[in-house]
Order: sequence, then structure tokens, then C-alpha cells
Amino acid sequence: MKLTIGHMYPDLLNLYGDRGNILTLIRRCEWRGIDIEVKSITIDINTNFTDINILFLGGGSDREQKIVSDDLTLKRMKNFKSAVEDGMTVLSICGGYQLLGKYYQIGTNNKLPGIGIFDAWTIAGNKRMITNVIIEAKINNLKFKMVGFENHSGKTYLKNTKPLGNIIIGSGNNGEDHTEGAYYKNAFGTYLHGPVLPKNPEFADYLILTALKRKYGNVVLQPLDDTFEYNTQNAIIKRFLKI
Ligand SMILES: NC(=O)CC[C@H](N)C(=O)O
Repeated sequence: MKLTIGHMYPDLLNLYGDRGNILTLIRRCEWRGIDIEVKSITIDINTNFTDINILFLGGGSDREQKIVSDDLTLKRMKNFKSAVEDGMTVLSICGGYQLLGKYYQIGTNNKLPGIGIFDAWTIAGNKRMITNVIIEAKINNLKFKMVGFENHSGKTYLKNTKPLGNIIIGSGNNGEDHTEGAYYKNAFGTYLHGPVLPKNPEFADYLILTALKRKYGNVVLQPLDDTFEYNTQNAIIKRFLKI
């Protein structure tokens, strides 16, 4: 089996080690004998996404998000949306996540349009939310804890889109309604940096499995020994919940 990861805007959306998510996907596939290829999708590269199994967008500053917003909405919207409708697996973090919603309002006269995969919008707040985060993720019938850290001023509000999970510690989407992230079909958005996947193997495997199932039908994912990953995750949970 083989998966192709599309890394969108690696030169623009590249905050806080988010590229570590790609390394995690590569390793977890390699450990199972699944071939993996990574294609960079920069603004000069055209794609209709048909060869992409997992698409990744990291976090970025407002300035970089402006460039990305133009490219996404002017060039990519139709193909991106039809790939998501077709079940493409997507992981988007923070600045990338914000632009998969309807818009990111930075100031009174500065509104960056997004592509509306998520029925969500983001408004810049006057206080940055910078803290460690623990959530109870809930994807369809699956529930598990996830850890990470967040650093954003944008406050995201969801309408007809499900959150990725509920906040146990941290601010999440907006610091108000205790939701964190969003998902639609196999497209996910989250504020969790860290990077998020090394410390949250269940989420990493969920992404790999959805991509394999879309490409190959009913596939079973060989379990890995995740003792190290779960020990790390539990130590973080204990430390921040003070238990
Ligand atoms: N960490 C990020 O990707 C930042 C996203 C956005 N610029 C914000 O501050 O809300």
C-alpha cells in the first residue's frame, strides 16, 4: 500500500514545528510497511488533489495567511472542496484551520476569505491564547484524549460543523464555548500545535486509516507499540490536571 501526503504551503504555514506531523505520518506508515511520498504544494504548483491521500496545512502568521487566503480562494477552492466531499483526509492546524472556515476577520477593514469547508468563522481577539491544551476528542463514535499547546489570537466560532472535541484545559476555538477544532467528513482543523500527532497516536492513526480506506477499501491497521507515546501523553495530562 502507498499513501501520498500533500504538504500545502510548507514555506508559508510553518509555525511551531507543525512539520513534525508529516514526520509522524511517515514513520507510522513506514513501521507498517506502507510506502509514503510527500509532495510540496506551494503557490506556484497546480494540483487537482486527485493524487493526494492526506493533505496537511500548518499554522502561520496573519501576514502569511493573507497570501494563502488569496491562493486558496482564487485558485484552489473548487478542487479542494470536491476532494473533501470525496473523502480526502485533511489535517489543518491553527492558521491553516482558520482559512478552511468562511473567513478570518483581522481588523475592521481586513477580512481574509476562507474556502468554507467548515461552517465556521474566525475573528481576531485582542488577547493571544497561549497555553497547554487537553481535550476530549470525539470523532463520530470514537472518544480519546489529546494534548498540545495553542498560540493564537483568532477566535473561531462553529455553526453547522462539529467540533473535534471539548476542552478540558485551555481555550480551544474561542475561549468561550469549550469547543476545540472542527471536522467535516475526513477534514480536520485544530488549534493544537506541539506538533499534535507525535503525542496523539490515536489521532495520527485515525488519519492514516481514513486515507487507506478511501484508497483501498476495508483495511485493518496493524497496531504499533505506543507505550512511549502514551506515557508522554499521560505525563502531560497528570502534570496539567495536577493528578
Ligand atoms: N498559530 C497560528 O497559526 C496563528 C494563527 C493566527 N495568525 C492567529 O494568531 O490567530
